[in-house]
Amino acid sequence: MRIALLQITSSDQPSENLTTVEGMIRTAAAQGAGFIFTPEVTNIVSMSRKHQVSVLCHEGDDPMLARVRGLCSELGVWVSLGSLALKTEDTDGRFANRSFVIDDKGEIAARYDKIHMFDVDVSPEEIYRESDGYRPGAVATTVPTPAGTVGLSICYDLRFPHLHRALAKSGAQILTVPAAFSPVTGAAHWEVLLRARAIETGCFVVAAAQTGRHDATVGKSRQTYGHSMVIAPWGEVLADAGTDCGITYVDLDLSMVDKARRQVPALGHDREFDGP
Ligand SMILES: O=C(O)CNC(=O)[C@H](CS)NC(=O)CCC(=O)C(=O)O
Repeated sequence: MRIALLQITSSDQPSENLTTVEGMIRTAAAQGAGFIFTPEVTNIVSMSRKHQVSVLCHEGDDPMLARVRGLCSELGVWVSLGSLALKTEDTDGRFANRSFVIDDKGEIAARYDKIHMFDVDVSPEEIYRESDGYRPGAVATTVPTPAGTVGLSICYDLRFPHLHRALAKSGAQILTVPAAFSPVTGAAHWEVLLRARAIETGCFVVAAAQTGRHDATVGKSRQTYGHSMVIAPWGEVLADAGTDCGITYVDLDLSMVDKARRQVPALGHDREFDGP
């Protein structure tokens, strides 16, 4: 199955991002992609909670979700919407950072709320408190698709290997890691962590990323690392999108999953132990 990763620089205007993503999905489908992956917070990159409150929607009336569902059925493609920032019914007013897998009939095959929140001081000038704005999820999710069984994670989840191991043990053959990584941690950790998750689990890792400078109409602007990647189950980097916006295509051969796991069957070698 040919997959496509969309690398974009989402702005703080959801309608602009919808136009961009629709055009790229149409192009990817025309180029033969059967499964198209978008980054974390495809609908908005914004550091302003006030602005987010004014432009974001609930899942039931989000224009990007509705439009992408329509495109899936029109074009006969599957889409992993890496995530959308969405309003929830929570009384504390926090958003969900929610990933969707949409099938080729436009139905929602899976949804996943990011579990691990990026509450990190990357440097004194670069401080993130994701859990101030977003409510963490608590349910890991896999879903069968024509490309293979997909296990969902988002961005900072990448740093928690037990999540990906649990997804693989429940049948995942492809791990999705849509991201909006910081440039500093991206340069130091992104590729090695993606490759480690692939090697540990014998899964393909498909990581569509936000890239570049996200100029803000409200509040502070932000930069992301880019380098959307596809990693093979043996750990090779099959594609690295660099830092430009664009579409990256890879043909996935699912037999590589079985081959890697036969060569090193560590995924089946877990043992109970006491301590430390
Ligand atoms: O804030 C939003 O609107 C959406 N969420 C994100 O972009 C999140 C929290 S700031 N980014 C990450 O998790 C980056 C992780 C990372 O860079 C690392 O693990 O090093």
